[in-house]
Amino acid sequence: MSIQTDDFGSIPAQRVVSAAPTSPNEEAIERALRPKWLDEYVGQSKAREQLEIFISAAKKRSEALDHVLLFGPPGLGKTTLSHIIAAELGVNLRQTSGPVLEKPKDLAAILTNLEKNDVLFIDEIHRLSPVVEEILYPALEDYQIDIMIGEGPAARSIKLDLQPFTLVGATTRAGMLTNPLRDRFGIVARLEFYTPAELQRIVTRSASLLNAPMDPDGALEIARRSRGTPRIANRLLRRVRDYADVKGNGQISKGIADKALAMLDVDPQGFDLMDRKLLEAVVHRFDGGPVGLDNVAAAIGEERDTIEDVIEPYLIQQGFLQRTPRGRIATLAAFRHLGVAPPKSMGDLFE
Ligand SMILES: Nc1ncnc2c1ncn2[C@@H]1O[C@H](COP(=O)(O)OP(=O)(O)OP(=O)(O)O)[C@@H](O)[C@H]1O
Ligand SMILES: [Mg+2]
Repeated sequence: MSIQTDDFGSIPAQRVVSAAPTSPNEEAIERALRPKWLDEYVGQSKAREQLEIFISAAKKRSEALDHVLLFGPPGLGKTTLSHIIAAELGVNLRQTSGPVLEKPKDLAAILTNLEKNDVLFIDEIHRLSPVVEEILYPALEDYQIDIMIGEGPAARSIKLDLQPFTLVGATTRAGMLTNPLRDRFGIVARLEFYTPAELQRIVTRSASLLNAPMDPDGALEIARRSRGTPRIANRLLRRVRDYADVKGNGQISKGIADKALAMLDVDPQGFDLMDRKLLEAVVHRFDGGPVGLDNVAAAIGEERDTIEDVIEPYLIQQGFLQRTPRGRIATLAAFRHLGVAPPKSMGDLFE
């Protein structure tokens, strides 16, 4: 058989609309679909516009671009954008991540190897250890680091000059950054969920790179059900393509997309089993809330972090859930979506 099934076999165990890459195979495909230049990068017009101007200015003056902080939920294009920034600047990209940099010397080694105006990309920058963060401050401000030479009484600290460079930091949680670190970023871009029309463009581009014939309506159907997230859109595209190859003639039409997505348990709103499980828990077990995060986590058997970073942002953005100081509250839309009569008080409130 020549049909490409990716990680098709693991569907029941794995969240189809999980925003994180689900396998090394998927990461390779993602790299292939990743736009390389700013003008191929769909959506995020605010971030793109800012970067366009600041990148041209930096290039014109042959200076390093100001440090950039990218934040937003997983799969919206932070890593992609960091690669694009380096490509547009015409410099090297060095890539690492907060948890990988255990010791100050790990970061010092990377920093001292940077060439003029290079981009250093630190993913999950909110997970930098405090001692590592400490040596980053003077590096960001004055392109200098203090390192300790020798041990015991003979130990002394020396200053090393670095080449000017740009730090691009990415995080799903801007709120977890320390203030001194956040203050050192000159450019802060918040990535937003994509509209169906934007995702339709992304899926259409990906389909043509994958040589998968697709109708515009088929693309829109996949786009509408991708939780506003390009990574999910590209994944659903591959699954729908498999379905079209096996059950149809390969053409991705709206009808085929519909059927494939229903089979994958992605509902017309783009919610998957986890989303529905969360909404159902809040609605049925906690009468619509308010309910604390820990109780929700226990009820659906998910990590707090996953709920906060991955599941909730889209439900909140779509107006199905609210985060309040007293806890999570399901909105009228959530009750309607689940076909449950809202409590009377809520009806009064909303209608
Ligand atoms: N603006 C965009 N236009 C086209 N494709 C995009 C865009 N943003 C992201 N993608 C696609 O989505 C995939 C996931 O994006 P990326 O890996 O950059 O997300 P991320 O924000 O870094 O996620 P994480 O938080 O998990 O690290 C990319 O491989 C790329 O194909
Ligand atoms: Mg990333």
